[in-house]
Amino acid sequence: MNTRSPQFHDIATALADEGWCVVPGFLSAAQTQALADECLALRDAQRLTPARVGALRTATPLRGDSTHWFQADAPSAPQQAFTDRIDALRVTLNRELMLGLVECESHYAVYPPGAGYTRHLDRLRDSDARLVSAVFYLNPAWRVADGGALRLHLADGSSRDIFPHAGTLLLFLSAQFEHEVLPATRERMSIACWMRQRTPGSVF
Ligand SMILES: O=C(O)CCC(=O)C(=O)O
Ligand SMILES: [Fe+2]
Repeated sequence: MNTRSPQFHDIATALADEGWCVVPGFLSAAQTQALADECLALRDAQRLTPARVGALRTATPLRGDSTHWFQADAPSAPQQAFTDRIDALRVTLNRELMLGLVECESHYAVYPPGAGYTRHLDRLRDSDARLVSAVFYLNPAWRVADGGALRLHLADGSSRDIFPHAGTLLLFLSAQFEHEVLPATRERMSIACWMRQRTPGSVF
């Protein structure tokens, strides 16, 4: 893996300048399709769990997705391809932006039609370990009319809508951007990933 690719340099620059960026074609079409196939197979095998929010881990109307965490010690081949590339990006961000990102955690997420995720920040209440949020989209032939944008709220009060096209990666600084998932007319699949920094008391 060449971590000095110009694409990764451009991503680091955009993150430093704007705090967020969109990367089309982060993986090949075949790699993206393999992840989508695996996500659907997990859904069909009922291995997705309704997402929970907060310390009490209660089911919530705030978000309507179901998730499946990647197992770092036993990745499937499609997961390994994603993990290798996101890790290479993490190493580039550490080198170019002096970030102490020590690991990534990722889960598949499936939003049924009509489901969304209300406006939120990705920082967990009890931890500031999550520094960079990355969302990778798995939906072929997505149309704007399908809805389902991630709405990113910027500091000036404006917002940007990013549609969940297969192969697109969205990156943003976890502590700085509130965002929401708007409901879609179709099932919507993604991988949500967080690059984590070492925090006091963490095991890293
Ligand atoms: O799927 C997306 O576009 C974003 C999901 C999200 O915001 C999250 O899981 O925290
Ligand atoms: Fe989020």
